[in-house]
Amino acid sequence: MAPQKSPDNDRIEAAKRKAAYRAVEEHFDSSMRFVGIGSGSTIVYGVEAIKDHLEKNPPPPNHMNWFVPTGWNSRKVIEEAGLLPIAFDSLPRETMIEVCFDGADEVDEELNCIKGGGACLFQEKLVACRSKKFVCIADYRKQQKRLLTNWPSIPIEVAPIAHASVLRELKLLGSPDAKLREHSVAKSGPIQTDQSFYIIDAPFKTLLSPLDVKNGSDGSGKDGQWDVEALAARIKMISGVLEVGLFHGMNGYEAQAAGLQGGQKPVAVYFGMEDGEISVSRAEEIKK
Ligand SMILES: O=C[C@H](O)[C@H](O)[C@H](O)COP(=O)(O)O
Repeated sequence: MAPQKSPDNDRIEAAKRKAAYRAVEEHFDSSMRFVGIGSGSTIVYGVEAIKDHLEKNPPPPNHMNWFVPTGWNSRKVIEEAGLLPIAFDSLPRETMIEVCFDGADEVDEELNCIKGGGACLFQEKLVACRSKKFVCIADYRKQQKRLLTNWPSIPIEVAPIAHASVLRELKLLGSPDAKLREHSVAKSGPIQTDQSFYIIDAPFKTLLSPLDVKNGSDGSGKDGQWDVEALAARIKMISGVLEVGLFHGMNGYEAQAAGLQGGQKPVAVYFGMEDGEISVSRAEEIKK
């Protein structure tokens, strides 16, 4: 018997697709040269929407649109859509990516994100930080007031040799149940990232936001209560950690206003909602 589709699943996929088309309509145009493409199931609709846009609005003569992948999976999606990939390390040195589109596992009210549920986070952060703006596409399950509300843990990319010591340090930071992510078939061992690193999933108490801290809450990790920024910085300090799946700090607008390049946080998140509507959370644009 053919596999049955659940109505819930259909609703989620429809929500992702609708959000992707709106995000692309508002942030992509055919004259762009370099566009970043994230990883996961949602970005597939982003690439579909870009392709559709390019078919309806062809680029100027002799103009090439290049798409920067964030890993093997993302490159495959770009190629299968007939778009042109360019490796991150082949970008001209002074060039910024005009926009990057990517998904997220959870997004809080201040647009901090958890990413890495699909084992991609390092290259996604590289691309986000080289982009003038990161535009996030998600469905209603990802929209939460605080991180670690619905999504259970923070993905952390680690050097294989260091995984046991990272697990020990995470325990000291308040995550006794952090686990190395393994394939569902146990004999296949740990999942490896595009960098041939491992992923640790570390559960913590629901995180405080930077605004909570500004308003006086203590997110320093005492009693295991962390805020996004303090925890991300602390985990990044552990030897053997390549990157943390917390996207926080500045967004592209803020980074450029400060004379820097891109930022980790999205400038806008497009959530496809259960009722078919789209909810958009936007960061304030900073006028020069
Ligand atoms: O590791 C994967 C990436 O960070 C994805 O962007 C994230 O997990 C969201 O994936 P999906 O669109 O499949 O929910």
